[in-house]
Amino acid sequence: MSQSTPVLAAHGLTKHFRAGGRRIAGRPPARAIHAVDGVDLELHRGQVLAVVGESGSGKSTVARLLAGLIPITDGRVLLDGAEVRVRGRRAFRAYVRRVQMIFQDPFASINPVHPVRHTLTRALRLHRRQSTGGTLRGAELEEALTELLERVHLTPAERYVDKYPHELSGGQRQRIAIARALAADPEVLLADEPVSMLDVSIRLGILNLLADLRDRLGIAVLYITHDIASARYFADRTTVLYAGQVMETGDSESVTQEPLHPYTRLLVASAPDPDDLAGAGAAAVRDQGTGGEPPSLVDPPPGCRFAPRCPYARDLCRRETPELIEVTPGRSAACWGYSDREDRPEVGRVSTGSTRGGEAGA
Ligand SMILES: Nc1ncnc2c1ncn2[C@@H]1O[C@H](COP(=O)(O)OP(=O)(O)OP(=O)(O)O)[C@@H](O)[C@H]1O
Repeated sequence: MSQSTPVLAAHGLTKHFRAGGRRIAGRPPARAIHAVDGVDLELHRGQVLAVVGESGSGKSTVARLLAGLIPITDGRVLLDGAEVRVRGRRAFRAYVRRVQMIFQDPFASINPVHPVRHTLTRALRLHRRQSTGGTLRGAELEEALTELLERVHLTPAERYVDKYPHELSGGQRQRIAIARALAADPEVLLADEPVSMLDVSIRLGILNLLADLRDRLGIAVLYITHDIASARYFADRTTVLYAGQVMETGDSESVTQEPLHPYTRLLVASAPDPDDLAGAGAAAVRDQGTGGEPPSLVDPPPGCRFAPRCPYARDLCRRETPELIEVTPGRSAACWGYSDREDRPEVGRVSTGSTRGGEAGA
Protein backbone atom coordinates (compact mmCIF):
# COMPACT_ATOMS: atom_id res chain seq x y z
CA MET A 1 0.00 0.00 0.00
CA SER A 2 1.18 3.48 -0.84
CA GLN A 3 2.66 5.37 2.07
CA SER A 4 1.88 8.71 0.44
CA THR A 5 -0.76 11.07 1.79
CA PRO A 6 -4.15 9.78 0.67
CA VAL A 7 -5.88 12.10 -1.76
CA LEU A 8 -9.11 11.66 0.20
CA ALA A 9 -9.43 10.25 3.70
CA ALA A 10 -12.17 9.92 6.28
CA HIS A 11 -11.59 9.55 9.99
CA GLY A 12 -14.39 8.53 12.29
CA LEU A 13 -16.96 9.33 9.60
CA THR A 14 -20.39 9.29 11.23
CA LYS A 15 -23.90 9.97 9.99
CA HIS A 16 -26.98 9.75 12.14
CA PHE A 17 -30.29 10.46 10.43
CA ARG A 18 -33.21 11.49 12.56
CA ALA A 19 -35.71 8.67 12.75
CA GLY A 20 -39.39 9.49 12.56
CA GLY A 21 -39.31 12.88 10.90
CA ARG A 22 -38.82 16.39 12.22
CA ARG A 23 -38.27 17.36 15.81
CA ILE A 24 -41.41 18.67 17.44
CA ALA A 25 -41.06 21.20 20.25
CA GLY A 26 -42.08 19.84 23.63
CA ARG A 27 -41.66 16.22 22.55
CA PRO A 28 -38.62 14.07 23.41
CA PRO A 29 -35.89 14.23 20.73
CA ALA A 30 -36.44 11.90 17.81
CA ARG A 31 -34.26 8.81 17.84
CA ALA A 32 -31.35 8.49 15.46
CA ILE A 33 -30.66 6.05 12.66
CA HIS A 34 -26.97 5.23 13.02
CA ALA A 35 -26.37 4.84 9.28
CA VAL A 36 -22.59 5.29 9.44
CA ASP A 37 -20.62 5.07 12.68
CA GLY A 38 -16.92 5.85 12.98
CA VAL A 39 -15.77 4.76 9.52
CA ASP A 40 -12.12 5.28 8.54
CA LEU A 41 -10.99 4.99 4.95
CA GLU A 42 -8.30 6.23 2.62
CA LEU A 43 -8.30 6.76 -1.14
CA HIS A 44 -4.92 6.83 -2.85
CA ARG A 45 -4.00 8.12 -6.29
CA GLY A 46 -4.08 5.42 -8.93
CA GLN A 47 -5.94 2.98 -6.69
CA VAL A 48 -9.46 1.62 -6.41
CA LEU A 49 -10.94 1.12 -2.96
CA ALA A 50 -14.08 -1.02 -2.85
CA VAL A 51 -16.62 -0.51 -0.09
CA VAL A 52 -18.67 -3.67 0.09
CA GLY A 53 -21.73 -4.55 2.14
CA GLU A 54 -25.34 -5.68 2.11
CA SER A 55 -28.24 -3.37 1.43
CA GLY A 56 -28.60 -0.84 4.24
CA SER A 57 -25.01 -1.20 5.48
CA GLY A 58 -24.36 2.50 4.84
CA LYS A 59 -22.39 2.35 1.57
CA SER A 60 -24.29 5.06 -0.27
CA THR A 61 -24.30 7.25 2.81
CA VAL A 62 -20.49 7.01 2.94
CA ALA A 63 -20.32 8.06 -0.73
CA ARG A 64 -22.75 10.94 -0.23
CA LEU A 65 -20.83 12.15 2.83
CA LEU A 66 -17.54 12.05 0.92
CA ALA A 67 -19.18 13.87 -2.00
CA GLY A 68 -20.30 16.65 0.35
CA LEU A 69 -23.95 16.04 -0.56
CA ILE A 70 -25.11 15.60 3.02
CA PRO A 71 -23.68 17.05 6.24
CA ILE A 72 -21.49 14.92 8.47
CA THR A 73 -22.69 14.20 12.00
CA ASP A 74 -19.17 13.58 13.28
CA GLY A 75 -15.69 12.77 12.02
CA ARG A 76 -13.39 14.42 9.51
CA VAL A 77 -12.81 14.31 5.77
CA LEU A 78 -9.35 15.27 4.53
CA LEU A 79 -8.52 16.21 0.94
CA ASP A 80 -4.79 15.99 0.37
CA GLY A 81 -4.30 16.07 4.14
CA ALA A 82 -6.34 19.27 4.67
CA GLU A 83 -9.66 19.13 6.47
CA VAL A 84 -12.60 19.70 4.15
CA ARG A 85 -15.24 22.23 5.14
CA VAL A 86 -17.81 22.29 2.39
CA ARG A 87 -19.87 25.24 3.53
CA GLY A 88 -21.44 27.51 0.97
CA ARG A 89 -21.84 27.19 -2.76
CA ARG A 90 -18.37 28.31 -3.72
CA ALA A 91 -16.54 25.94 -1.40
CA PHE A 92 -18.81 23.11 -2.54
CA ARG A 93 -18.07 23.79 -6.22
CA ALA A 94 -14.34 23.94 -5.60
CA TYR A 95 -14.53 20.61 -3.77
CA VAL A 96 -16.72 18.96 -6.37
CA ARG A 97 -14.27 19.88 -9.10
CA ARG A 98 -11.75 17.58 -7.41
CA VAL A 99 -14.13 14.94 -6.08
CA GLN A 100 -16.76 13.80 -8.57
CA MET A 101 -19.55 11.31 -8.06
CA ILE A 102 -20.98 8.74 -10.45
CA PHE A 103 -24.44 7.47 -9.61
CA GLN A 104 -26.03 4.08 -9.91
CA ASP A 105 -28.71 5.01 -12.41
CA PRO A 106 -27.45 6.58 -15.64
CA PHE A 107 -31.08 6.96 -16.76
CA ALA A 108 -31.86 9.29 -13.87
CA SER A 109 -28.54 11.11 -13.63
CA ILE A 110 -28.48 12.49 -17.19
CA ASN A 111 -31.04 15.07 -18.29
CA PRO A 112 -33.10 13.34 -21.01
CA VAL A 113 -34.04 16.53 -22.86
CA HIS A 114 -30.51 17.47 -23.90
CA PRO A 115 -28.10 15.82 -26.34
CA VAL A 116 -24.69 14.61 -25.17
CA ARG A 117 -23.07 17.78 -26.53
CA HIS A 118 -25.11 19.97 -24.18
CA THR A 119 -24.46 17.80 -21.12
CA LEU A 120 -20.71 17.66 -21.65
CA THR A 121 -20.30 21.26 -22.82
CA ARG A 122 -22.05 22.49 -19.72
CA ALA A 123 -19.76 20.44 -17.48
CA LEU A 124 -16.64 21.52 -19.37
CA ARG A 125 -17.56 25.21 -19.27
CA LEU A 126 -18.52 25.15 -15.62
CA HIS A 127 -15.26 23.64 -14.49
CA ARG A 128 -13.12 25.57 -16.98
CA ARG A 129 -14.61 28.83 -15.69
CA GLN A 130 -13.74 27.84 -12.16
CA SER A 131 -10.20 26.79 -12.88
CA THR A 132 -9.08 29.40 -15.46
CA GLY A 133 -11.88 31.91 -15.61
CA GLY A 134 -12.01 31.44 -19.41
CA THR A 135 -14.78 30.05 -21.61
CA LEU A 136 -14.43 27.21 -24.09
CA ARG A 137 -15.61 27.96 -27.64
CA GLY A 138 -15.35 26.83 -31.24
CA ALA A 139 -12.56 24.44 -32.18
CA GLU A 140 -11.22 24.30 -28.63
CA LEU A 141 -14.61 23.16 -27.36
CA GLU A 142 -14.97 20.54 -30.11
CA GLU A 143 -11.53 19.22 -29.27
CA ALA A 144 -12.37 18.99 -25.56
CA LEU A 145 -15.64 17.17 -26.36
CA THR A 146 -13.87 14.68 -28.62
CA GLU A 147 -11.20 14.07 -26.03
CA LEU A 148 -13.81 13.41 -23.31
CA LEU A 149 -15.73 10.94 -25.47
CA GLU A 150 -12.52 9.18 -26.44
CA ARG A 151 -11.51 8.90 -22.80
CA VAL A 152 -14.67 6.90 -22.14
CA HIS A 153 -14.15 4.88 -25.32
CA LEU A 154 -17.15 6.29 -27.19
CA THR A 155 -15.50 6.51 -30.57
CA PRO A 156 -15.70 7.92 -33.13
CA ALA A 157 -16.85 10.86 -31.02
CA GLU A 158 -19.01 12.36 -33.77
CA ARG A 159 -21.24 9.30 -33.67
CA TYR A 160 -22.26 10.09 -30.07
CA VAL A 161 -21.96 13.82 -29.55
CA ASP A 162 -25.37 14.76 -30.99
CA LYS A 163 -27.30 11.79 -29.60
CA TYR A 164 -30.01 12.12 -26.98
CA PRO A 165 -29.89 9.90 -23.88
CA HIS A 166 -32.82 7.76 -25.11
CA GLU A 167 -30.79 6.90 -28.21
CA LEU A 168 -28.03 5.40 -26.07
CA SER A 169 -27.79 2.07 -24.24
CA GLY A 170 -27.46 1.93 -20.44
CA GLY A 171 -23.72 1.30 -20.72
CA GLN A 172 -23.27 4.21 -23.13
CA ARG A 173 -25.22 6.50 -20.80
CA GLN A 174 -23.03 5.48 -17.89
CA ARG A 175 -20.01 6.31 -20.06
CA ILE A 176 -21.51 9.77 -20.68
CA ALA A 177 -22.01 10.18 -16.92
CA ILE A 178 -18.35 9.26 -16.43
CA ALA A 179 -17.28 11.66 -19.21
CA ARG A 180 -19.26 14.41 -17.52
CA ALA A 181 -17.42 13.69 -14.27
CA LEU A 182 -14.09 13.74 -16.11
CA ALA A 183 -14.87 17.18 -17.54
CA ALA A 184 -13.90 18.54 -14.13
CA ASP A 185 -10.50 16.84 -14.34
CA PRO A 186 -11.08 15.32 -10.90
CA GLU A 187 -8.62 13.56 -8.63
CA VAL A 188 -11.27 11.33 -7.09
CA LEU A 189 -14.24 9.46 -8.55
CA LEU A 190 -16.87 8.25 -6.11
CA ALA A 191 -18.73 5.51 -7.97
CA ASP A 192 -21.89 4.40 -6.16
CA GLU A 193 -22.87 0.99 -7.56
CA PRO A 194 -21.93 2.18 -11.06
CA VAL A 195 -22.80 -1.10 -12.78
CA SER A 196 -25.58 -2.62 -10.69
CA MET A 197 -28.36 -1.26 -12.93
CA LEU A 198 -26.65 -2.30 -16.14
CA ASP A 199 -26.99 -5.47 -18.12
CA VAL A 200 -24.58 -8.11 -16.83
CA SER A 201 -22.94 -8.34 -20.25
CA ILE A 202 -21.77 -4.71 -20.20
CA ARG A 203 -20.75 -4.39 -16.55
CA LEU A 204 -17.23 -5.55 -17.15
CA GLY A 205 -16.72 -2.91 -19.84
CA ILE A 206 -17.59 -0.11 -17.41
CA LEU A 207 -15.36 -1.54 -14.67
CA ASN A 208 -12.53 -1.87 -17.18
CA LEU A 209 -13.06 1.76 -18.17
CA LEU A 210 -12.79 2.88 -14.53
CA ALA A 211 -9.66 0.75 -14.12
CA ASP A 212 -8.24 2.40 -17.23
CA LEU A 213 -8.91 5.88 -15.78
CA ARG A 214 -7.22 4.83 -12.57
CA ASP A 215 -4.17 3.60 -14.47
CA ARG A 216 -3.87 6.27 -17.16
CA LEU A 217 -4.99 9.36 -15.24
CA GLY A 218 -3.97 8.23 -11.74
CA ILE A 219 -7.48 8.92 -10.43
CA ALA A 220 -8.42 7.53 -7.03
CA VAL A 221 -11.68 5.55 -7.29
CA LEU A 222 -14.13 4.66 -4.54
CA TYR A 223 -16.15 1.71 -5.79
CA ILE A 224 -19.34 1.11 -3.83
CA THR A 225 -20.80 -2.34 -4.40
CA HIS A 226 -22.78 -5.15 -2.83
CA ASP A 227 -20.93 -7.58 -5.08
CA ILE A 228 -17.78 -8.73 -3.33
CA ALA A 229 -16.74 -10.83 -6.33
CA SER A 230 -16.42 -7.69 -8.47
CA ALA A 231 -14.36 -6.05 -5.73
CA ARG A 232 -11.86 -8.83 -6.00
CA TYR A 233 -11.64 -8.39 -9.74
CA PHE A 234 -11.51 -4.63 -9.85
CA ALA A 235 -10.38 -3.07 -6.56
CA ASP A 236 -6.89 -2.82 -5.13
CA ARG A 237 -8.20 -2.67 -1.58
CA THR A 238 -11.53 -3.62 -0.05
CA THR A 239 -13.34 -2.37 3.03
CA VAL A 240 -16.29 -4.39 4.29
CA LEU A 241 -19.13 -2.46 5.91
CA TYR A 242 -21.83 -3.93 8.12
CA ALA A 243 -24.57 -1.93 9.83
CA GLY A 244 -22.63 1.30 9.35
CA GLN A 245 -19.29 0.06 10.68
CA VAL A 246 -16.11 -1.30 9.11
CA MET A 247 -15.76 -5.04 9.74
CA GLU A 248 -12.63 -5.72 7.74
CA THR A 249 -10.21 -4.03 5.44
CA GLY A 250 -7.21 -5.09 3.39
CA ASP A 251 -5.98 -5.88 -0.10
CA SER A 252 -8.86 -7.19 -2.17
CA GLU A 253 -7.28 -10.51 -3.00
CA SER A 254 -6.82 -11.53 0.65
CA VAL A 255 -10.10 -10.05 1.87
CA THR A 256 -12.03 -12.04 -0.70
CA GLN A 257 -9.92 -15.20 -0.73
CA GLU A 258 -9.04 -15.47 2.94
CA PRO A 259 -11.63 -13.41 4.79
CA LEU A 260 -10.86 -12.81 8.45
CA HIS A 261 -14.15 -11.47 9.75
CA PRO A 262 -17.07 -13.90 10.12
CA TYR A 263 -19.26 -11.38 8.28
CA THR A 264 -16.88 -11.19 5.33
CA ARG A 265 -16.96 -14.99 5.20
CA LEU A 266 -20.72 -14.85 5.03
CA LEU A 267 -20.61 -12.29 2.22
CA VAL A 268 -18.04 -14.28 0.30
CA ALA A 269 -19.93 -17.51 0.80
CA SER A 270 -23.10 -16.03 -0.60
CA ALA A 271 -21.34 -14.38 -3.55
CA PRO A 272 -22.48 -15.96 -6.79
CA ASP A 273 -18.96 -16.38 -8.08
CA PRO A 274 -18.06 -19.37 -10.24
CA ASP A 275 -14.42 -18.69 -9.42
CA ASP A 276 -14.83 -20.33 -5.96
CA LEU A 277 -14.31 -17.32 -3.78
CA ALA A 278 -12.93 -18.59 -0.49
CA GLY A 279 -14.24 -22.08 -0.08
CA ALA A 280 -13.20 -21.99 3.58
CA GLY A 281 -15.61 -19.17 4.33
CA ALA A 282 -18.42 -20.93 2.53
CA ALA A 283 -17.80 -24.09 4.52
CA ALA A 284 -17.89 -22.21 7.81
CA VAL A 285 -21.19 -20.58 6.92
CA ARG A 286 -22.66 -23.87 5.73
CA ASP A 287 -21.54 -25.78 8.81
CA GLN A 288 -22.52 -23.26 11.42
CA GLY A 289 -25.21 -21.22 9.77
CA THR A 290 -25.54 -17.47 10.10
CA GLY A 291 -29.09 -16.62 9.22
CA GLY A 292 -30.82 -13.56 10.50
CA GLU A 293 -31.11 -9.93 9.66
CA PRO A 294 -28.88 -6.92 10.17
CA PRO A 295 -29.58 -5.17 13.50
CA SER A 296 -31.79 -2.15 13.85
CA LEU A 297 -29.80 1.00 13.23
CA VAL A 298 -32.03 2.96 15.58
CA ASP A 299 -30.14 2.99 18.86
CA PRO A 300 -28.13 -0.13 18.06
CA PRO A 301 -27.16 -2.24 21.07
CA PRO A 302 -23.59 -2.27 22.42
CA GLY A 303 -21.10 -4.83 21.23
CA CYS A 304 -20.27 -6.08 17.77
CA ARG A 305 -23.17 -5.33 15.42
CA PHE A 306 -22.69 -8.66 13.72
CA ALA A 307 -22.82 -10.65 16.98
CA PRO A 308 -26.52 -11.61 16.70
CA ARG A 309 -25.76 -13.41 13.41
CA CYS A 310 -22.27 -14.60 14.21
CA PRO A 311 -21.83 -18.33 14.85
CA TYR A 312 -18.74 -17.65 16.99
CA ALA A 313 -20.12 -14.82 19.17
CA ARG A 314 -19.49 -14.93 22.90
CA ASP A 315 -20.61 -12.66 25.74
CA LEU A 316 -17.71 -10.33 25.08
CA CYS A 317 -18.94 -9.74 21.52
CA ARG A 318 -22.42 -8.86 22.71
CA ARG A 319 -21.10 -6.55 25.41
CA GLU A 320 -18.21 -4.57 23.94
CA THR A 321 -17.60 -3.14 20.49
CA PRO A 322 -14.35 -4.39 18.96
CA GLU A 323 -11.98 -1.86 17.40
CA LEU A 324 -10.28 -2.68 14.09
CA ILE A 325 -7.37 -4.95 14.98
CA GLU A 326 -4.41 -5.17 12.61
CA VAL A 327 -4.04 -8.90 12.02
CA THR A 328 -1.28 -8.71 9.43
CA PRO A 329 0.32 -5.59 7.93
CA GLY A 330 -2.36 -3.78 5.95
CA ARG A 331 -5.14 -6.18 7.02
CA SER A 332 -7.50 -5.45 9.86
CA ALA A 333 -10.66 -6.95 11.27
CA ALA A 334 -13.06 -5.56 13.87
CA CYS A 335 -13.47 -8.89 15.60
CA TRP A 336 -12.61 -9.93 19.15
CA GLY A 337 -11.39 -13.23 17.73
CA TYR A 338 -8.17 -11.49 16.71
CA SER A 339 -7.56 -9.89 20.11
CA ASP A 340 -5.51 -11.31 22.95
CA ARG A 341 -8.47 -11.23 25.32
CA GLU A 342 -8.88 -14.45 27.24
CA ASP A 343 -12.62 -14.42 26.70
CA ARG A 344 -12.28 -13.96 22.94
CA PRO A 345 -14.26 -16.13 20.55
CA GLU A 346 -12.62 -18.82 18.46
CA VAL A 347 -13.32 -17.59 14.96
CA GLY A 348 -11.41 -20.37 13.28
CA ARG A 349 -7.96 -20.45 11.86
CA VAL A 350 -7.68 -18.91 8.42
CA SER A 351 -4.99 -19.98 6.02
CA THR A 352 -3.73 -16.72 4.59
CA GLY A 353 -0.78 -18.06 2.62
CA SER A 354 2.11 -15.68 2.06
CA THR A 355 0.27 -12.68 3.49
CA ARG A 356 -0.31 -14.45 6.77
CA GLY A 357 1.16 -13.19 10.00
CA GLY A 358 -1.46 -13.42 12.75
CA GLU A 359 -3.35 -16.36 14.14
CA ALA A 360 -7.07 -16.10 13.84
CA GLY A 361 -8.68 -16.76 17.14
CA ALA A 362 -5.90 -19.15 18.11
N1 LIG B 1 -32.09 10.44 4.20
C1 LIG B 1 -32.22 9.45 5.05
N2 LIG B 1 -33.02 9.55 6.12
C2 LIG B 1 -33.17 8.55 7.01
N3 LIG B 1 -32.52 7.37 6.91
C3 LIG B 1 -31.69 7.19 5.86
C4 LIG B 1 -31.50 8.21 4.87
N4 LIG B 1 -30.62 7.74 3.94
C5 LIG B 1 -30.28 6.49 4.33
N5 LIG B 1 -30.92 6.18 5.48
C6 LIG B 1 -30.80 4.91 6.22
O1 LIG B 1 -29.42 4.71 6.47
C7 LIG B 1 -29.10 3.33 6.37
C8 LIG B 1 -27.98 3.13 5.36
O2 LIG B 1 -28.49 3.43 4.07
P1 LIG B 1 -27.58 3.41 2.76
O3 LIG B 1 -28.45 3.80 1.62
O4 LIG B 1 -26.35 4.20 2.99
O5 LIG B 1 -27.20 1.86 2.66
P2 LIG B 1 -26.59 1.07 1.42
O6 LIG B 1 -25.60 0.13 1.98
O7 LIG B 1 -26.11 2.03 0.38
O8 LIG B 1 -27.85 0.28 0.88
P3 LIG B 1 -28.30 -0.04 -0.62
O9 LIG B 1 -27.28 -1.01 -1.17
O10 LIG B 1 -29.65 -0.65 -0.46
O11 LIG B 1 -28.31 1.28 -1.35
C9 LIG B 1 -30.39 2.61 5.99
O12 LIG B 1 -30.98 2.12 7.19
C10 LIG B 1 -31.23 3.71 5.41
O13 LIG B 1 -32.61 3.44 5.59
